[in-house]
Amino acid sequence: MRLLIRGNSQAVGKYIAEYIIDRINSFAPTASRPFVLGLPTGSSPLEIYKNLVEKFKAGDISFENVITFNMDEYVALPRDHPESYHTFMHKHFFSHINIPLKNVNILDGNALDLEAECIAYEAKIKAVGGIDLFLGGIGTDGHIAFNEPGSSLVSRTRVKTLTYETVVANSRFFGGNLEAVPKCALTVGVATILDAREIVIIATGAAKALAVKKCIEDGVNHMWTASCLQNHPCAMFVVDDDATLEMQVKTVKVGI
Ligand SMILES: N[C@@H]1[C@@H](O)[C@H](O)[C@@H](COP(=O)(O)O)O[C@@H]1O
Repeated sequence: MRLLIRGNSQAVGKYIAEYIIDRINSFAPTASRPFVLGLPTGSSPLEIYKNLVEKFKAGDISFENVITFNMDEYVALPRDHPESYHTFMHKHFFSHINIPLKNVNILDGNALDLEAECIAYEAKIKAVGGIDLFLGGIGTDGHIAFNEPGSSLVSRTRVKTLTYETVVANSRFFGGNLEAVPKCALTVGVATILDAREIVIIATGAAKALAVKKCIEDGVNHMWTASCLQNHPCAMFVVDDDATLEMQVKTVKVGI
């Protein structure tokens, strides 16, 4: 697993956006051989989406032959709610680029049969040949997607109850009102993420420092689910200086 450290969140966003563009362009996707990209929501990827949109507008990248799968979605939040992940993705990314809507996949948290929805999502990922690059954020408790502490490391797409810590963290998007935050979500599993050919995780800010330390310096652990990346052949954390605050200086500092 690689660890890349940049000075601040803007530099992290720029680096990852350029990395994704490079990956897509060198893959040279076509309609019959699309590039499959896994995507997160949250505040961490905002800078990346901003950079990707700018690069699209500058003509540096096309998303015409890119298929996306989002990591997660709240259960029972109306699709057009301002805080649904459907709304987030269209507002910050999809409505500004040339991705065909048929290529966009986001779990339906209002499906009548949630379990069937999750099974179908896994099948759809498999049908397009798997995910080439899964981009993810990380929770303050080390969760990846909505794989909360204690999630099985072989988990697949499923319904997940959110922990109190996640509900509190996400209440900032709901006017600080804990009651308004959905308590359940649909999420890809840890194993779904590990199936991707490549994984890139963003972690910025001091609030993520403990999670970064636990997931990189400690062992693989179901209580810090992003630690699963240690078992992946092509995984990378891209973090800013603040996110390294809990790490061992003597191993983080690069030799002269
Ligand atoms: N399900 C999402 C995760 O995918 C995301 O990584 C995490 C961190 O979000 P942020 O980037 O806003 O800190 O929040 C939510 O729980």
